[in-house]
Amino acid sequence: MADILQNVMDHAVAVARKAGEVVREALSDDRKVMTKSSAVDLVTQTDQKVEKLIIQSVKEKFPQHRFIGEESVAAGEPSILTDDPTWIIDPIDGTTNFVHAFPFVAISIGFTINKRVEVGVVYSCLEDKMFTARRGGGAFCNGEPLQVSDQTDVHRSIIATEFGSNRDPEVVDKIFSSLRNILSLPVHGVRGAGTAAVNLSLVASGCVEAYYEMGMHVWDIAAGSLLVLEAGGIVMDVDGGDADLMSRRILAANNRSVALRLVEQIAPYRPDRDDVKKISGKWW
Ligand SMILES: O=P(O)(O)O[C@H]1[C@H](O)[C@@H](O)[C@H](O)[C@@H](O)[C@@H]1O
Ligand SMILES: [Mg+2]
Ligand SMILES: [Mg+2]
Repeated sequence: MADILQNVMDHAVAVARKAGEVVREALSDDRKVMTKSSAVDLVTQTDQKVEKLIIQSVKEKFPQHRFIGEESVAAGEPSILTDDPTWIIDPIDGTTNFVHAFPFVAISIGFTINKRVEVGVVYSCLEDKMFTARRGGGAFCNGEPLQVSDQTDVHRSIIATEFGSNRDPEVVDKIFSSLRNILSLPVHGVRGAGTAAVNLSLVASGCVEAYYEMGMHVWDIAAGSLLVLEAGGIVMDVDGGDADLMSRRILAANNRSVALRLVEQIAPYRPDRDDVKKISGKWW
């Protein structure tokens, strides 16, 4: 098992670096923008090209492994996590940033066995930061070990979150209600990098104390959640319950005391799960 995981890690890092080159080059081209679940859920040909590149390269090396890839799911592939070795891929996390050349864009690759993330790679390709984690083996950025912040007081914390791409009025109300509660605690600040994977790497690096979001997907958080755990942090549901990769809800924090103060402030809602088939033949 150990050797397999090292091979997986090495391959994930190599292919993420290659994907990052493609993304950086595409920044100077015209970016044709299409939409998916809403008018603000963006996708480009580069997202699709990079996902194909990653899956093709992994298939050659690990023909038995399964995939859950953001753009494959958008094209109708199922989004079901099984016990089999599975690569969970977000080819461009931060597509809106990419479209606007806002400088935080990541390639996120998580690898699960028995539904548990064993390897996580987040390549923040415009910063050239390669974040890596193996379960039980620590978290690293460009080879340097990561450690979450030791702050226990939420009032002295920075909290990261995102607005997502769901503009239903009830969802927007919940987002603002959580924000108002958290800002009024008060906290030192609220931030959002525009990519879940980078937000999680910021928690792992100790630059922000916590990140929470509802509505993102498994490919946004699979790799980054392992970075946080391996840097000494915790990952849970926004209501304080157990984390569930497919629930589309996450609260990742440096420690339990900060996390539980946030649980009290977050107005939760339940997006449709990633593994629930809503419309026959379509996995949304
Ligand atoms: O750029 P994406 O891969 O689509 O991921 C985004 C997601 O779409 C958005 O809803 C979240 O708020 C962001 O945190 C994701 O990273
Ligand atoms: Mg994403
Ligand atoms: Mg994406």
